[in-house]
Amino acid sequence: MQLKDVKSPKDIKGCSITELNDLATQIREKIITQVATHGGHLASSLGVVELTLALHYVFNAPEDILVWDVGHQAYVHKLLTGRFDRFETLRQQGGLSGFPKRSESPYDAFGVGHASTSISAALGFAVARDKQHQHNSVVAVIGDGSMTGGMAFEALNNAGLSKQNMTIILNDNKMSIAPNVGGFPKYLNRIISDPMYNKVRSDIDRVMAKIPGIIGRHFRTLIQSVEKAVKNAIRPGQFFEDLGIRYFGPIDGHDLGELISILERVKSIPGPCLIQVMTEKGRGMSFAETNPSQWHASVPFDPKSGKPLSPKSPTPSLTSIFGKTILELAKKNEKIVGITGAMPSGCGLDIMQKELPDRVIDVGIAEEHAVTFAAGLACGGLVPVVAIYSSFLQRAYDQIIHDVALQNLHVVFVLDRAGLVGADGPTHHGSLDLTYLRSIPGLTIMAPSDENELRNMVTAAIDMQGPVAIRFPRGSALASELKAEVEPVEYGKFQIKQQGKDILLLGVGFMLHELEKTAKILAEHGFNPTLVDAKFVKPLDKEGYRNLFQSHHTIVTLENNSIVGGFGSEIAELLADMDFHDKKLIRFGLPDAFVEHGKIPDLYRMLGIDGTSIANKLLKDL
Ligand SMILES: Cc1ncc(C[n+]2csc(CCOP(=O)(O)OP(=O)(O)O)c2C)c(N)n1
Ligand SMILES: CC(=O)[C@@H](O)[C@H](O)COP(=O)(O)O
Ligand SMILES: [Mg+2]
Repeated sequence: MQLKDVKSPKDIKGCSITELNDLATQIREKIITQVATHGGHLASSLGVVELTLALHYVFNAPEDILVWDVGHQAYVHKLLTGRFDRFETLRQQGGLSGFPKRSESPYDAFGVGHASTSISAALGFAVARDKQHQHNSVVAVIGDGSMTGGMAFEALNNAGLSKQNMTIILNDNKMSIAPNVGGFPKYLNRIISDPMYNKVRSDIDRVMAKIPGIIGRHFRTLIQSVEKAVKNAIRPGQFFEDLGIRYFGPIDGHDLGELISILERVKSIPGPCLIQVMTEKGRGMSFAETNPSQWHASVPFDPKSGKPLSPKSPTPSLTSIFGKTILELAKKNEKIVGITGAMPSGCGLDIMQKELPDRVIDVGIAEEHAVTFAAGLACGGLVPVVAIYSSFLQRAYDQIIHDVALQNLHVVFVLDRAGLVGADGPTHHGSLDLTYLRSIPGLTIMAPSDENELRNMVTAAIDMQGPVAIRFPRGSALASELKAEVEPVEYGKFQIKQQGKDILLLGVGFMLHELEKTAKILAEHGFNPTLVDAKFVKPLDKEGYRNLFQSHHTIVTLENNSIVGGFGSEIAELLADMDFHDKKLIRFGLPDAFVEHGKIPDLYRMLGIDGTSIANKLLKDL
């Protein structure tokens, strides 16, 4: 069977194991070619090819519900559910999403992008099914990394008690993006590698085989119950069993025969069941098998050599500027501790981790815990620096408020990927952090407009008091070299970049550079704009802003954050509070809508927030 002829999962139902294995090869080739051409997540999908085939072979989606955790491993699922023809549009503007998405396909039962949600959502599906007397199956597929998230445990706790029929596939490849961390992954590993377990079980089988057939019925029943009790006592997955979830496994996740047979068996077992499926991240591509972390996601590459197709950016990433800065600071101040939620390289703390391994703590995919843990560290006298992507920090909102800000603890939050992130799309755009942080009393919020400011702000934040957040976008530095010296940051102060008198252009963070273009175009049309780098979103230098408002008739704000409740709103509040009712305020930012995936400059143009579009709008309006 040809992969291109698979229009729906029904088309694979009659396949033999040999044909399914042949499809597995075609799927791997298709995914590798796609990611080599356009970039995307790679190693996780390569690891679940057989598992996904087996799931679609045994279950009848979309009536049966498949819920993927994170969804970065769902490329195989997309290929088998009628999206082969559009697969080449993956992660490009207007094309398929890189994650399951309800609006994209009826086979995408639940939208994802963030980790550890699948068991909760699947349990919801199961309860809704039972309340409506339906009989479909519900399956959650969760990785070992995502199982380190608190929500997954909350859901297991609930599922074990509620006794709903559902299957949880624990896709265990011993990897998060980096190697998985913590006691629970160790426990899972013990299940599969404990020689004691395997030895005792085979010893029992050997002894049982030797018992002569002529012994009495009662004696045989007695021996059999002792055998059961002993086997149960050393049963793997006892943790799940104790919660009320039947455990099966470990299963070889690349053996289609074994996978299909266990799924068929478990499908008819009542109550919640969990199958631990062992897979290899990156399976079928040698580079990815050897280095699954590096190939978790990839830029376009040459499939033969594994080398990136386009040259590396000539300037360092902002992430690495943060990473190097915090390493230098940590060397001088032994109280500094870095905290990451399973993303040491994504957030730049890997740089510090290499030199000061004891000073960086990877807590797993556990952003809520990361923040409260940092609060504890701060109470204990350390200076925690919590580096988390803007969109992942959303789930730790109450922890920031209740555990950190309310107690005025000195925790430094470093929010990478603030603003639009590009191909990952709406689940990952950091479009709300100014909105959700700005209302928290006592929190300082800074946004650097270049890499030097980023270094200055991280340095200054260590010596500030109370909670501090620094947000910056996904991207590279403007220049290849940093300035020689770190410069002080004047607390709460903006910086005038260009003094004018009619139009006041207020830019937050790297968006300042779009306003630079706007200022140039406006000047060409006879205006005399003032350009300001806001630097601080909280607190604001109110008197400084009053002076600026007084000398300009039009005020323009630009931010890489939702227009709702962000910096522009803050300026509107200030104008109202100061009774500047005669000023024209025009706010630019992300719309009050979820922005789809695409290249960042294209998205800016589409949203009218690039420098030229802003200038054109202003020229029309003024
Ligand atoms: C809340 C949240 N934090 C962090 C991430 C970033 N992230 C995406 S995939 C991943 C690793 C997931 O590991 P696992 O579930 O084992 O899947 P695998 O990649 O091994 O297939 C991480 C940390 C995320 N998507 N959501
Ligand atoms: C699936 C996921 O959440 C991560 O892999 C994320 O896509 C990483 O994004 P960056 O490429 O911006 O690090
Ligand atoms: Mg994993």
